[in-house]
Amino acid sequence: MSRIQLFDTTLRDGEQSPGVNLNAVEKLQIARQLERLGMDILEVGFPAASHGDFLGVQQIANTLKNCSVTGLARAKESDIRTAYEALKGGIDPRIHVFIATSEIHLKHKLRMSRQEVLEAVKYHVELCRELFPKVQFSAEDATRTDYVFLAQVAEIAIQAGAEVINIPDTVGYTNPVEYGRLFHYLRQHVPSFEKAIFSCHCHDDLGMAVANSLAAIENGARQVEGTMNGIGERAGNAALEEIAVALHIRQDHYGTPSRMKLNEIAKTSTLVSRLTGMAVPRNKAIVGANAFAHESGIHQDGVLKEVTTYEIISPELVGVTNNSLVLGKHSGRHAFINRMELLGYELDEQEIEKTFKAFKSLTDTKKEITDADLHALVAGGKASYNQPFEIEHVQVHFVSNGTQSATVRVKDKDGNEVEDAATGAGSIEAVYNAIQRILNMDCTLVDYRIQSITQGQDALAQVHVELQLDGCRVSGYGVAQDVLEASARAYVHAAGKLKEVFAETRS
Ligand SMILES: CC(=O)SCCNC(=O)CCNC(=O)[C@H](O)C(C)(C)COP(=O)(O)OP(=O)(O)OC[C@H]1O[C@@H](n2cnc3c(N)ncnc32)[C@H](O)[C@@H]1OP(=O)(O)O
Ligand SMILES: CC(C)C(=O)C(=O)O
Ligand SMILES: [Mg+2]
Repeated sequence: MSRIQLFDTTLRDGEQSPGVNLNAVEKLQIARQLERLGMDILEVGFPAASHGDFLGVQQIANTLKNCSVTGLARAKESDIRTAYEALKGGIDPRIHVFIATSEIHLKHKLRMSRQEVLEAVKYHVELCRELFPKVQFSAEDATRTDYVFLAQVAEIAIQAGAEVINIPDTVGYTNPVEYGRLFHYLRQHVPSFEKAIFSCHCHDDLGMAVANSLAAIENGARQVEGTMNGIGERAGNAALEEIAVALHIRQDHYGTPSRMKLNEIAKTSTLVSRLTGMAVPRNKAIVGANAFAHESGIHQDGVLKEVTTYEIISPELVGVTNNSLVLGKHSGRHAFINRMELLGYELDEQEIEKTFKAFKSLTDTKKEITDADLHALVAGGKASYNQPFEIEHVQVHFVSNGTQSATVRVKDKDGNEVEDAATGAGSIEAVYNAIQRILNMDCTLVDYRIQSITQGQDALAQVHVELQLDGCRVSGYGVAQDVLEASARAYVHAAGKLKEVFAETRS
């Protein structure tokens, strides 16, 4: 049986999650890891959406060498030409062009007749084919589309040169039996079905995205689309790591392997969660903190006697290591580098130095450093490389039921330090007011999220903020053992990005 193609849209549909806003450096960092994970195709943005998205897509397309990079475009000439400019430098450029096909979308959104949609599909897919060696066409809202019309659209798109036909469940409306039947129907009613790869793309509004995707695979889909950790518009997309592990564990049933390097999953999941600020629920399949934890006595007894009694997936399979070498205060560089290598990181000298320093300072206050802490240090460290500003010092004076005050010292890239103090209704507000005074920026805090990385009193805190200034919205990320310090780091990270955006606009 042929291998299923993995189409990852973490950096396009995933980035459409409310509150997620990645800059070009973060997108490239995630894209590189997704490539390492073994994705076949990465959809990394919508080049016509903004200049920033265009540059992000272009940079990734020009950098990655082991997977195909694609970008989304409407059935609109200018979107397609813009996507071409962004993607043309890639090793295997492809375009993903779409138009809605359901009556609801035709009548209320596009205000087009079926005939007009058919003509638009033919015209735009042919245009795409002139520019790109590979064309993917999507019939948006396919699962609420009349089957006969959908088959007609798919046939026209294939005749016009599309190699991949995607049948998205855009609003997460379908169920496994129905979605499976839809693929079965298309197989019988699209004359050129075998000439194309049919793809599934599911959303999780009714909690069935992964089940629906697997049903499509059982009924002829040869490409599956989704995101890491299932992030995405509204309730999210199908979680690709869940699908890949299901295909592996239940090979007996599906018989369709994927190229995903399963032992890279934990690291990828952590990176995506840290940089997007989308926390992974503890009970989430495969990548949740509790996915391999056994709490009850009967289960623990069973696992101690024979692990397969209650464990169908071994943690090692998905890159959750179970190391006997404990890292702590007395560990040296060798043990640290060894663990980093075991976790699959390829860090350069500068990264090792910086992460090792952060690790050592963490050991002053935290007894045992877990793999989750190390993932966070690397993600946090990478977020801070080449950052225009860094927090040097934070001091807070707390008064119960009173005004709080904070003194903060910030260092810029050239080593210049500036210190200032401010007050606020709460400690974090006081810290943020002090940073605003130092950077002379009057930005608005539009989102603040805090999460503990591991359990226990000495767990690392990770803070994710979003700042807005003159219509520009950016996110920032900070990790520290202390909540106030993590909050300050996240704020200067975001504020630094804003400074860069405005410096670029002025130049
Ligand atoms: C299911 C999905 O995930 S689809 C992808 C969703 N992602 C995004 O929308 C993120 C990027 N989007 C954007 O930045 C903006 O929406 C842009 C740049 C694409 C367009 O912005 P604007 O020109 O201001 O249009 P706006 O977003 O308000 O409306 C969309 C327009 O595109 C039309 N449209 C929507 N889908 C398509 C399509 N596939 N093909 C052709 N036209 C389309 C709509 O009918 C509407 O047209 P109208 O202005 O004639 O009424
Ligand atoms: C653009 C398409 C493929 C999409 O994301 C959807 O329909 O959900
Ligand atoms: Mg989608």
